[in-house]
Amino acid sequence: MIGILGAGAFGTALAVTYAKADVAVTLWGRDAAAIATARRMRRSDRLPGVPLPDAIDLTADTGAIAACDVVILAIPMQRLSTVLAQMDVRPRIAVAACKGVDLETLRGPTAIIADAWPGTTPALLSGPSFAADIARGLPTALALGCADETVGVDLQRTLSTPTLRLYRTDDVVGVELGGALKNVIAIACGAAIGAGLGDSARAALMTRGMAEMLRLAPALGARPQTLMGLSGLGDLALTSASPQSRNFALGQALGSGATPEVATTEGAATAQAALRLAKRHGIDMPITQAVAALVAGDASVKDAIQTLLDRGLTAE
Ligand SMILES: NC(=O)C1=CN([C@@H]2O[C@H](COP(=O)(O)OP(=O)(O)OC[C@H]3O[C@@H](n4cnc5c(N)ncnc54)[C@H](O)[C@@H]3O)[C@@H](O)[C@H]2O)C=CC1
Ligand SMILES: O=C(CO)COP(=O)(O)O
Repeated sequence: MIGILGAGAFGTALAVTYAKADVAVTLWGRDAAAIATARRMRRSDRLPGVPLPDAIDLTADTGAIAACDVVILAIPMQRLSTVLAQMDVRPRIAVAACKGVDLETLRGPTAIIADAWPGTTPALLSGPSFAADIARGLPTALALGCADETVGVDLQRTLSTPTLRLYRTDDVVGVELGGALKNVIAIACGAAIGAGLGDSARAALMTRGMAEMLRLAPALGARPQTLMGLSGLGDLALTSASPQSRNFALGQALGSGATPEVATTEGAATAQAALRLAKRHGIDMPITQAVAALVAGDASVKDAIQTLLDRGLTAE
């Protein structure tokens, strides 16, 4: 049985896809009242317009999750360590679906899982996939990172469905950083579009942003080709060009001077975390630096763009 911790947009979407594929799934949310309503109405306000199949066991009881062999963690990255510390469950396998770098420890989700739940095998799911697309049964492909090959092969089979196709890799750090860093670049791309700088500027930010990802991630142990896969380039292509992305939408609001909506925007904290990692490793990440300053309110989009354009000319 698959357990999903976190009944937000992504956790709910995954629960829908597994239920439709006849896989037994338990979806846990911390808000007991919201879960009771969702159970009764077979609807979730986190995923409007998507009926919740009866086969999803909706619960606010952690005991139901304790019975699950595989638990997917679909909660915001900056909450992960707290949630793991609070949860009295120790599944055999925990699969993080969160995209980001923990601001306090500068570590990714699998290291946080390994620390909090030492007997559990950590894995990671990441790639281009809007929750709404997965829930509607549209075709999606994701990277599954797992350092243990035997567990990885088994998980790939368990977590793939007829519409959700998983590609396996043991490069966990690469999958983590691809998913985390693309959100930072998506904010930059959104800001460029919001400020009316045009699609050419956006394409330049995407490409030079990818160059930053390819400098930092290998310094932290990732394989460059992983960054060119679903969790890096694939997800960057999706989120840096779609207002459906909350990170892109945050950038767009900042760029146009609008008030950003309150939403899970992982790239904001990850920009700060990535910048600290870049400094530690002596790596130049000017776009990440601009995004960190922008979200912290330390620079306007105009200043950020000017700083990027004023840099000395360099080789590609
Ligand atoms: N929405 C999407 O299309 C996708 C999201 N993701 C990733 O999945 C993760 C979760 O995102 P969403 O589900 O979209 O966000 P969301 O904002 O829709 O839901 C987050 C959920 O986490 C729960 N949560 C927050 N703090 C908690 C705590 N301390 N204890 C227990 N539960 C807590 C909230 O109650 C909420 O149900 C993020 O890292 C995101 O990057 C990955 C792929 C696609
Ligand atoms: O990661 C995502 C799609 O792959 C979702 O993007 P946002 O978190 O920016 O909405």
